[in-house]
Amino acid sequence: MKRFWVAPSILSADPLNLAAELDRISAADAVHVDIMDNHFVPNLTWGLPTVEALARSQKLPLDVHLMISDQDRLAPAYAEAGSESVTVHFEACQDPVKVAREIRRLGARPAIALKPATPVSVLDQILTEFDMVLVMTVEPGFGGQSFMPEMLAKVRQIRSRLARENLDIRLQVDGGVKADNIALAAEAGADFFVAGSAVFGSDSPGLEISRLREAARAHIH
Ligand SMILES: O=C(CO)[C@H](O)[C@H](O)COP(=O)(O)O
Repeated sequence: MKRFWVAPSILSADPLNLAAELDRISAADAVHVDIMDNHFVPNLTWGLPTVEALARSQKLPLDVHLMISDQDRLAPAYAEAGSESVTVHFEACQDPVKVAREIRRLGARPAIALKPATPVSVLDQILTEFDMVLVMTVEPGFGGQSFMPEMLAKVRQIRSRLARENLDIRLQVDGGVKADNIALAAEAGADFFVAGSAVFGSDSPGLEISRLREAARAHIH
């Protein structure tokens, strides 16, 4: 059966109780960690020491999403810190292929993210260097925004190329993902879903994770 991954974004967790918040999402497939620098996006979160501490302290794979400037220089350290995957933004890399190879050499899976205004065509020559593509379904920077349905066309476009070329690359969506729109993203071809406010805003994050997975599967008849 086709597998869907659900990764709660700890951007929506209580920052003063991160350890307890992680205990509430043990049913997840990964933990999504948004690294923001108040420069590439207008918000500030964590850095390398937090990712190292997360890698040491809990078992779920770390899906690290870099929303920082100068990613060519800064991304490799996040691979070394124990991340399972490191997602770089196309818009913040001078040489995405070089940075992907460096992330892989250091033991993590390289992934590439596209902001809403960035066309899929930027991936033409570089897609096969990555293990995952992230289609942002909100403008990066903040949790709790509304899902942009117009991004589904990008998901479809990428999924059809992956199918045509038989590429084993995950397709992630991030931003405004909820139980009532996740099936649309899955139908368009996404198989990896980041959800922040939907999971941490719930009284039962574990149940919400199952609900999201079930809703994603619902498009398969
Ligand atoms: O990358 C992000 C914002 O830039 C977050 O991961 C994302 O917004 C998740 O939060 P929510 O599910 O509440 O939209």
